[in-house]
Amino acid sequence: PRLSAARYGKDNVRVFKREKDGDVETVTELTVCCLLEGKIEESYTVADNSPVVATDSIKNTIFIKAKEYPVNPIELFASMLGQHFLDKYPHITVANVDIIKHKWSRMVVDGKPHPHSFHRDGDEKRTVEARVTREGIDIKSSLKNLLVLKSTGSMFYGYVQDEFTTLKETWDRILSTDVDATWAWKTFPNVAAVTEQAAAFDKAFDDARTITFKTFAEENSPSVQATMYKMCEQILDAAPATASVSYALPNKHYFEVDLAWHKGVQNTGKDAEVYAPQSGPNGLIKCEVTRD
Ligand SMILES: O=c1[nH]c(=O)c2nn[nH]c2[nH]1
Repeated sequence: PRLSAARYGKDNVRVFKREKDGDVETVTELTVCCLLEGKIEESYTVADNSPVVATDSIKNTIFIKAKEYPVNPIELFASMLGQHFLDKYPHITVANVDIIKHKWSRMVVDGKPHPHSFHRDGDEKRTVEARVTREGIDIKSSLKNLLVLKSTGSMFYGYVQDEFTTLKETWDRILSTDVDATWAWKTFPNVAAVTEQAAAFDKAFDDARTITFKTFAEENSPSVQATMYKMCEQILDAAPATASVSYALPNKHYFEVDLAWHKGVQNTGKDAEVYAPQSGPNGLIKCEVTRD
């Protein structure tokens, strides 16, 4: 047998950075995973640890670089952090840096943004996966865990009808999903190129979130498939430095409940008001749209 793939490092490194601009403070909370690749096979195959940068040292480095470097946008921090390992250790050829940014929104007190108080208004995450190599930097940015629901404006009809089909066609259903949207950037030649694009990362995240909300809300959706494709097209247009956009949307079903058994109560179709939210099974619809 031979070692066909290897990467190692530290996962779940929780880092918090507090930055002061006069009286106004900003906070950033991250969870970082940093995995290294390179000439490390001897540490696996012949128990030679000489090529191993200890995962504890990787963790230490993450804290030092969070102090030295800007932590926002996370795409730039991930790139600079990854590049450090390539610059410092000639035998390391790839740094995979994945970062989750947790949401701290500035509190509004008496109608005014508070200088140093924040609240966690939702589970949605902004994430980045950066693969820093000696040939270039590939970055994927994501918006994840954004739970949305619309109480109408969603349809599903015209699908295969055969001996396996029981689903009733509908022109008016509840649609709920947990948005997982990812946009892959065109390869950056180096950190300097990422730095040049720094403003594009926040803009892309804000645009992706706005496009997702607006399309989800306004389109009378013929299916999850059709709606997510429209989102992808618009994000590609909004972020020219991206190469592709992907969505993965669970269809979190809310089933109508037939209550006619009780005194003929009408609660289906146009009379539906009480629904049964389903934990599972759920649809899962995925797509990738690439700039041609
Ligand atoms: O939007 C939908 N897409 C599908 O493919 C599907 N299948 N069942 N319900 C569905 N809803």
